[in-house]
Amino acid sequence: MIEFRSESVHVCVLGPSNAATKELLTPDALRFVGLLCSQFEPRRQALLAARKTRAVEFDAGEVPHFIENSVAARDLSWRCAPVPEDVQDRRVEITGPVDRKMVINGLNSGACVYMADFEDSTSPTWTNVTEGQLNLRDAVRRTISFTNGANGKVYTLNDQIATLFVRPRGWHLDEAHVLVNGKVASGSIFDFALYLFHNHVELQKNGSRPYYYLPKLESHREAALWNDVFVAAQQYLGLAMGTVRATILLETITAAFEIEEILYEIRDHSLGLNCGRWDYLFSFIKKFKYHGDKLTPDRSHLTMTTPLMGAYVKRLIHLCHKRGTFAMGGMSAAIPIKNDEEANRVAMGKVEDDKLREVRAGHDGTWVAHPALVTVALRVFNEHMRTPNQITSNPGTAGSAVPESELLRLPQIPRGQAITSKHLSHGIGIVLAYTEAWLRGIGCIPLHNAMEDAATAEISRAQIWQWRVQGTSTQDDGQLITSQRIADLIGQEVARHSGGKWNLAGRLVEEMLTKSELDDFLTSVCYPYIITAHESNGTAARL
Ligand SMILES: CC(=O)SCCNC(=O)CCNC(=O)[C@H](O)C(C)(C)COP(=O)(O)OP(=O)(O)OC[C@H]1O[C@@H](n2cnc3c(N)ncnc32)[C@H](O)[C@@H]1OP(=O)(O)O
Ligand SMILES: O=CC(=O)O
Ligand SMILES: [Mg+2]
Repeated sequence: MIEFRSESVHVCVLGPSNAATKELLTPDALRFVGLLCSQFEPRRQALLAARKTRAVEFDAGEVPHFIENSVAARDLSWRCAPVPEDVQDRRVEITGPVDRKMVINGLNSGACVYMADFEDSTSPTWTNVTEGQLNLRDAVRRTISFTNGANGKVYTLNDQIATLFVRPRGWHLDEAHVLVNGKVASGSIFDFALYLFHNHVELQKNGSRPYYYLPKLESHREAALWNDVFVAAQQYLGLAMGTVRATILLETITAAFEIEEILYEIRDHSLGLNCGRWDYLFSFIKKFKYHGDKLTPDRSHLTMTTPLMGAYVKRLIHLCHKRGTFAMGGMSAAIPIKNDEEANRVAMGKVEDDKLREVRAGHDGTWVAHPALVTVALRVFNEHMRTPNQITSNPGTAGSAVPESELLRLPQIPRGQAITSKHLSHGIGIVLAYTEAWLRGIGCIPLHNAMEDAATAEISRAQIWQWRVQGTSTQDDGQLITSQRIADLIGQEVARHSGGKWNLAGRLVEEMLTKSELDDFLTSVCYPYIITAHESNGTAARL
């Protein structure tokens, strides 16, 4: 077992050792991770508890409100930190899990940025998170290579590559394979600190910086926590203040009511905000799960042209540009459809429409999930954004007066089409397939010609739960959505598969969809099943 002990901190690595842990979990690196974890753990826990308190208020019928008279909104003089030269132009960003081939393909994809993701698209097995860090270390040094054992194809980096951003796990996720002073470490700090520790010198030598994306924040206090982690980390490593930069994913409904306050807290390290549309929808359903007037139609109706999503986009663009920083667009979940040219043409056309809407609204760049979409998105942004970004050229005035009510307004769907038996079985199929893959260590899957990850699958999970608890019937056949009906559909789907983790996934999904409480996160429920421990004889075992 790897261990680091000093007077102030004791770090104990329970995860099995592998090539990555041997290289990266050095005493100095563990000391850094341990000090940050121990310093900020009480605040992390307090903020997670605050989420729960707030959830009780929402459960009782409350809705969020803009913060009255905050310094952040009152003071018109402040701006976010100036944009560094190497990230002035972020018009197309590709995202993906941290495995070796993906990292190389993402960096070579022709996009401006590759966001290496420890969150929505990674199942945080010990192997994934530690090898992911090794892959990033090698990518930063440009020594990364990969040979595909199946076909012998060799992967190396092109001369021209995307700028690397890293998305650590959200505040709610633990790293159970590491104990700091006897307590489980924060997954966020583990991912953030290891990447920073091993790469800040090399990144700066190459004219870049440690760039991050920060997921799933629910309030400006959570942004302040990240800011303070950055300050402490920079002080410890002797880095100038503001060396670390981060784009926050604005992907919870509560955060949308605190946009300026969030930017203000992190202004010296800010690289703007991104519309994390999928988690945003998940958060909307979760926070208002008991509100009768916010029963959500199937997720296929919750598009970017709905009132709530349009209002969110407009408000975000206006406030980011007002404060001199990026307003990034979001992910269209479509991926190329192989072997059906016509269907692929239609799907790519939808992606193009989505990107066109984004650039016209004033976004400074956008996300794609697959290398084949880079050229589609680039074409749209190149044609409609002739400057590196629109921060100063487009004030997004349409978003200056978005009322609270608009952020909460669901679309009106014609009776009979909002929630159908097809939607129900399709949604169950998504949650099951995603959970099954996640339990096998795969955090993002292609399904029905779209990518499904922890954010998209959560929309289905939360809304099926909501439909059941609010006593909804499917509108095509008038049948009530009951626990028994859900269990039957799960049973039928599981029976169609053998092997893998289908039985376990079936059990966990049934529990999640039929219990009285809505679990906060699918990934937290499933995490205990992917934890491995180091036995004294050196082999890995489930904890
Ligand atoms: C809501 C959110 O949080 S969005 C952000 C999180 N989600 C993501 O990042 C999604 C990332 N996308 C993916 O993981 C993948 O595209 C999937 C799982 C959806 C589909 O993957 P695959 O089935 O492997 O796609 P496909 O077979 O078409 O891939 C073709 C090639 O592109 C590569 N590729 C596919 N997606 C990516 C990506 N996002 N980044 C880098 N390379 C990629 C594949 O590795 C493959 O490479 P190869 O030809 O050298 O073998
Ligand atoms: O992380 C992105 C999202 O849409 O969720
Ligand atoms: Mg997300």
